[in-house]
Amino acid sequence: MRVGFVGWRGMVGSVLMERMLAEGDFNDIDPIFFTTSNVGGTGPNIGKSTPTLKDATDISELKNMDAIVSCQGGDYTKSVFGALRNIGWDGYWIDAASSLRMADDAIIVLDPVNRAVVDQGLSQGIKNYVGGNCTVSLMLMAIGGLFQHDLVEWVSSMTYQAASGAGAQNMRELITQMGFLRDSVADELANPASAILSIDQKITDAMRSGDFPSDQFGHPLAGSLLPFIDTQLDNGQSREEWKGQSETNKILGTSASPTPIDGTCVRIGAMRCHSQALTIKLKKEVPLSDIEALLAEANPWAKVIPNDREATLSELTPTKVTGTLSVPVGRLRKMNMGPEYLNAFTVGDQLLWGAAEPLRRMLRILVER
Ligand SMILES: NC(=O)C1=CN([C@@H]2O[C@H](COP(=O)(O)OP(=O)(O)OC[C@H]3O[C@@H](n4cnc5c(N)ncnc54)[C@H](OP(=O)(O)O)[C@@H]3O)[C@@H](O)[C@H]2O)C=CC1
Ligand SMILES: N[C@@H](CC(=O)OP(=O)(O)O)C(=O)O
Repeated sequence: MRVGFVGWRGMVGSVLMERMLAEGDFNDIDPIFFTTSNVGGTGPNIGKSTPTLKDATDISELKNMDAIVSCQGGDYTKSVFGALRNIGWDGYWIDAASSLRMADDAIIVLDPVNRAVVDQGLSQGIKNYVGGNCTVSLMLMAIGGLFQHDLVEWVSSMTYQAASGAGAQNMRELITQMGFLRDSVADELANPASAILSIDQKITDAMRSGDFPSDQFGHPLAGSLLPFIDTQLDNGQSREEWKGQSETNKILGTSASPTPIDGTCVRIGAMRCHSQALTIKLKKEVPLSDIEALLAEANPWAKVIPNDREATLSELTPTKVTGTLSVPVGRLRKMNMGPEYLNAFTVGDQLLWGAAEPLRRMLRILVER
């Protein structure tokens, strides 16, 4: 199988390469690497020789692929995908970008949750497979067991999203902002007798000053938070919030009678793990021990964390989860509103299950067919 990779050196693409190497995926395919900036250059080190980099905009090269995996972004997809299909290219298109997600001829892939939907798409001859929004995929990896058992009436998801979701430059800017803040009170921090309120005032002045490094986010994130992610829609939601219901139901194959999902999406100063506080209205009363069991059984990566202070603070944080495929879900308890209202909190690496891993697994599914 000739597989073309576009966007392999970006942040999502690099995580995909790491995971494919770790799983030995390159052994079973004939990989061809493309570029938008370095035609004729050398591809990534994958332990076997590959041709020099090909032009990612050259349709005559792309059309020779049996499958193309793109982590290059939505603009690239928009510029190339239609042109390729228009000349009759019939290969599989696997994409990290959101542009094709809601198209009728595209499946959103998250096989531990929707393998049946993926298999149905394959048997119907669908050729376009797109990774879901990171927040949506991570929420479904965590509480897929509740949907699987048809227990969910609605979900409200309040998110705490990492800088990585906004891109590599934003991650760098977050750290630069943190450093700027620290440097602005270095003398006071060195002096244990300095007054905390004067430190606080200096920090506030630094965040509000025109010098504060905020070209990427447009606003201070370090020491603050940003309660709007992506563009504004007419109904008052952000596009990120809109994706919660629309993508979840498409992934589950329930778009015809969708489960309501809504909440507020917030950017916080974490590096690459998204967290979510979930309020879940169950269709019926279910004992907490049963809920814990079906969440843990739903897939090998969902990990139930006991609702205990120490366990929560050591296991259910971005610091613990970052760089791993584990999707812990904890703070599980019935809420004051009634026994059908379930509280939950989950954390997941948004570059792994949130972006690269569903694509890697989709390619595997194709290879193993
Ligand atoms: N970031 C995220 O959390 C998520 C992103 N996505 C999707 O994936 C797309 C890609 O995202 P992301 O990986 O963050 O984007 P990046 O900006 O990291 O990479 C995109 C491309 O930029 C080019 N590039 C230019 N300069 C550099 C550099 N210094 N280092 C690496 N690459 C560089 C590369 O193309 P070339 O080699 O051709 O020059 C690369 O493939 C997004 O647009 C989005 O559609 C999906 C889910 C989550
Ligand atoms: N919007 C997400 C990241 C992302 O790339 O989402 P999508 O794949 O739906 O465009 C975030 O900021 O955290």
